[in-house]
Amino acid sequence: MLHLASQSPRRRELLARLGVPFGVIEVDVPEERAPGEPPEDYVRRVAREKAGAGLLAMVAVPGAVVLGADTEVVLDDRVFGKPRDVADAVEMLESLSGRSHDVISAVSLVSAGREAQALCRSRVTFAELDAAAIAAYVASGEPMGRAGAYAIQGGAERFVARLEGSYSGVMGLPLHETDVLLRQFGIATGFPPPPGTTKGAS
Ligand SMILES: Cc1cn([C@H]2C[C@H](O)[C@@H](COP(=O)(O)OP(=O)(O)OP(=O)(O)O)O2)c(=O)[nH]c1=O
Repeated sequence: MLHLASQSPRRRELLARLGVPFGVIEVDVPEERAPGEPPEDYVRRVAREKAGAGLLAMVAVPGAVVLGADTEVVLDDRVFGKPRDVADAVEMLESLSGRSHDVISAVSLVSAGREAQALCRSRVTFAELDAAAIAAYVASGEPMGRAGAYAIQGGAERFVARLEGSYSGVMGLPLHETDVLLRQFGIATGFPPPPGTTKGAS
């Protein structure tokens, strides 16, 4: 049985789109970048740690497979995780305004004796944002709890002038890469029926 080690409602929603049954484990892994740690190494490490913490919680469950993921926004050599407060969110959005940044997401799948990981890097270009747009967006509350202080799937979609890469990867769980990983572990994915329809209905 697959378990998602995540507190993120986005990851729950994204994984459900792969049409695979899963349980959810809430893990709390500290997200602190070590001095000089390259952004990609950091994202990979945190995803692995989340999956590992989930597997530890599932130690009594035979055959458990645990998925952990991490997403960070990288601008030059700065790594933007979730903003600490409103001022931090404003500062992140000011930095991202009118520029291109990378969004790195790592997905780790672990079971007893087996571990695999996929990495997804996307390039996002923001339009120029004026102070009023930033203030209004931050006041909406959406930036909090989100890497880089924005949600591509929410109010920030109007800020995105260009995206090269994976929309689901930017949102927090790259679905193509996750699908491939799950299949490697023998977990069959599918297509959930659209809401309001019954399975098998034409
Ligand atoms: C860039 C971006 C990030 N995000 C979110 C996805 C993640 O929830 C969050 C990045 O923080 P993460 O530390 O990757 O995840 P999390 O702490 O929310 O959840 P958990 O560790 O329990 O799995 O930012 C969006 O929702 N939309 C976006 O466009």
